[in-house]
Amino acid sequence: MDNKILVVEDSRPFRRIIESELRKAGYTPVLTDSIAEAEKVLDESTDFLCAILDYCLPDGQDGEIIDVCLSMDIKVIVLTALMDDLTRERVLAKTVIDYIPKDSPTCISSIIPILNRLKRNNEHKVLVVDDSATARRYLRSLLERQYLTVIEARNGDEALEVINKENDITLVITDYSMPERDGVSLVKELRKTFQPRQLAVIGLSASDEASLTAKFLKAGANDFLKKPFNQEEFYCRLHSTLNFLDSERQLYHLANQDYLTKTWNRRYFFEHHLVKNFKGPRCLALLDIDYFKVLNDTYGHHIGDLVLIELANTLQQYFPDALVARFGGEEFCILYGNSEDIFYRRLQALTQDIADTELTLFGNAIRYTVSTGVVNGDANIHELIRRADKCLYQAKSAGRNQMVQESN
Ligand SMILES: Nc1nc2c(ncn2[C@@H]2O[C@H](COP(=O)(O)OP(=O)(O)OP(=O)(O)O)[C@@H](O)[C@H]2O)c(=O)[nH]1
Repeated sequence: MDNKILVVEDSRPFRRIIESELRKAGYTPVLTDSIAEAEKVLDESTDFLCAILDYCLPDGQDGEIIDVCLSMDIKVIVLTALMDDLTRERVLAKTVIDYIPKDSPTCISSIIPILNRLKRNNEHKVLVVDDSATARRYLRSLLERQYLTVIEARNGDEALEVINKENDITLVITDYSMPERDGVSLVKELRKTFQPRQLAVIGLSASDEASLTAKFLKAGANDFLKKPFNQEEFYCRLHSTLNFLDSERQLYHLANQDYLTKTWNRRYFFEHHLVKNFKGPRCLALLDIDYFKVLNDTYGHHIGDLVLIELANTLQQYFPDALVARFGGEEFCILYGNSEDIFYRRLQALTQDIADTELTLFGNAIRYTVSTGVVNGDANIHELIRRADKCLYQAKSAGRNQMVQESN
């Protein structure tokens, strides 16, 4: 369903343009030219991300196809050459996602960002905060139409409770005036914990207070809408807020994650609170693949890359509660804030597990081993790394496939 788009359009040239634009963007169009044809397709399957529908078709000239698709719970974008206000309002009242004026062949390209947004919306969970059940219901219906998951809270205090319980909310849409904790105070409280890349906020209010927009924005909201709002404006602001959130997250990951293994990189490591603000002893290990150059030379770099990914996944499994970073090449650093004994035992088991495992990569049976230097102490991080590196060197010199722990 992720990529399938139903297209109902009787103009052959327009159908061709839609087909070409959708395919270019990675979607799979299913093309039909009438309600009758569309119904045949829908008899077989209703598994579509969305339907793009011409408003006026030979066997239904007044948007009848819209009701056919909506009755089957399919999300709808309408293409229409009729741009009068009455038609526009009638189309929007039918709970469609959007309508696109058919004023030029290029109008089709404006559909692609809407589809891309729909596809990514299942990664987002929205908390709607309003003391009015009717307002919450209306917002829920607008948001669910866009494949967003919605939960509700009746006031600012309840919203904070919900956010603390559910740790995957990415957007809060909050009213201003509520009996327990108003919207602005809620945003201020949220911004103490959540950075803009973690959580976006849109404020709403029916109040005529002129300074309310500024109050919300200064408190840290991404946007503000005056109630009652029109559906199109709401969706435009919702999309731009979610696009901003996605871009921020993407940037964050590009800056802090290793592109190949998806573990954290050096930059992230040195900014982490376990590195910067931690008081007391910490355990640190530097782990390096043995004879990795030979592995690359024998099987090729693509296999070497897969071994690095495999190792990174294994490290995450053994140390879900530690900070694991790829320091470069085939070297990883693990920083652990708890018991030295547990850390050491897990590293021993990991070393053994890697040596005992045969990987099958592109038909090749691959074995590899790792060497590790381990230290513990409350010295600064650079000192710990220097000492761990010395232990790692000893592990390599002593024959590899082993760990050397610094003697106290
Ligand atoms: N496939 C792949 N290879 C990498 C990557 N980064 C570094 N390497 C290779 O890792 C190898 C490291 O080689 P060396 O530093 O000689 O170390 P080694 O062969 O593992 O030998 P010892 O560490 O002494 O056991 C080099 O061949 C690099 O090209 C990467 O992202 N992918």
